Amino acid sequence: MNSHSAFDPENRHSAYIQFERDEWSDLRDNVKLTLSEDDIKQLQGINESLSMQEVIDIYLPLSRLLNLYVEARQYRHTVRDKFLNSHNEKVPYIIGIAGSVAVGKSTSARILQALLSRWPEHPKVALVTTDGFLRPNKELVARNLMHKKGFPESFDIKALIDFVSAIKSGQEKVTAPVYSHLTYDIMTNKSLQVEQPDIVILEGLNVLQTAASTEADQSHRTFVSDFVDFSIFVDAETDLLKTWYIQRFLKFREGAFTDPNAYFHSYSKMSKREAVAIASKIWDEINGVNLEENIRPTRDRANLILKKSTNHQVSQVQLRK
Ligand SMILES: Nc1ncnc2c1ncn2[C@@H]1O[C@H](COP(=O)(O)OP(=O)(O)O)[C@@H](O)[C@H]1O
Ligand SMILES: CC(C)(COP(=O)(O)O)[C@@H](O)C(=O)NCCC(=O)O
Repeated sequence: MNSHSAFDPENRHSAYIQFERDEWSDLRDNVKLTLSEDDIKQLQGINESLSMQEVIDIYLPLSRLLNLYVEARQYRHTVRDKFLNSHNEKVPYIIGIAGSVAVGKSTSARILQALLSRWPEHPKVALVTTDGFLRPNKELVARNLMHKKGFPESFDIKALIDFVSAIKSGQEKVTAPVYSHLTYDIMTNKSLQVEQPDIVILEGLNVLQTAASTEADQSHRTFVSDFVDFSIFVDAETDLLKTWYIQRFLKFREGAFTDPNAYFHSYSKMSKREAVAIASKIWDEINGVNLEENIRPTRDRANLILKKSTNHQVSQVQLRK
């Protein structure tokens, strides 16, 4: 069996084992991992620009690793129950996905949801995004925080922690609010029910954050990540992130923003140049600042880091030792 170069003495001070893209993708050869026609159809439905080679090289090995972690946790619980001579209800395994706005958290989360559901041991995989715990616009306006959407103080972090702790205490049905990118606000007529799935993928900017978001929160010392079993940080160079943000904005401008109910409907009537200038300004003043101040500093708390390069291709994977 090959030992990985990351175990070389010169890498011993790093908290992570580092894999270049081809080293990581070689890991899928350890077990036969393939995609069926149906899988491919489902994955292409997630995102038309998603390359199947990317799924095969990066996300299939990752789903195998996660499957092993979930199995190990299930086994640990069996051991605990044997020791306590008790039987406890199953508790979902929580996978957290953090990273900048527009890095591809929600796309990665949906790919992993599709791939993990294929493993025979845990077919039910729920997906939750922490956007749902943003304070409604009315409240953000009252607190003068509309220009700080996505910053720690724009979230109702206590409600988010209550939500994840309810899942982890085995509660049968847990409800989360839902955010709409179309109305740019929390939906008043929709919520998400989580009913004891085997795995919950929790995706959001703030999954690994530990700072108290308001003064009132200073006293609580519980973090979302305390309830997360395995965390992933998706990273890329800032220039690329800005480009991906602008590209997504332009895609929205041609699609969702054309809906008269869209918060940014007026942007659909602007020239492409004007739209690029606005997206660039929103990035520079809000999302870029949030990345540097609040999101990237949480990267090194993750169990696994996916480093993306051009075209959303993962160039490097780091796995905590
Ligand atoms: N693996 C990928 N391949 C191609 N495009 C991607 C990939 N991941 C994300 N994207 C694109 O990048 C943009 C941001 O992705 P998204 O998942 O919405 O990010 P986030 O949830 O982090 O804000 C979207 O336009 C999406 O289509
Ligand atoms: C709602 C968000 C904070 C969530 O981020 P995402 O799910 O896109 O990663 C973000 O999309 C956002 O609206 N940021 C505020 C500035 C803006 O882009 O309009």
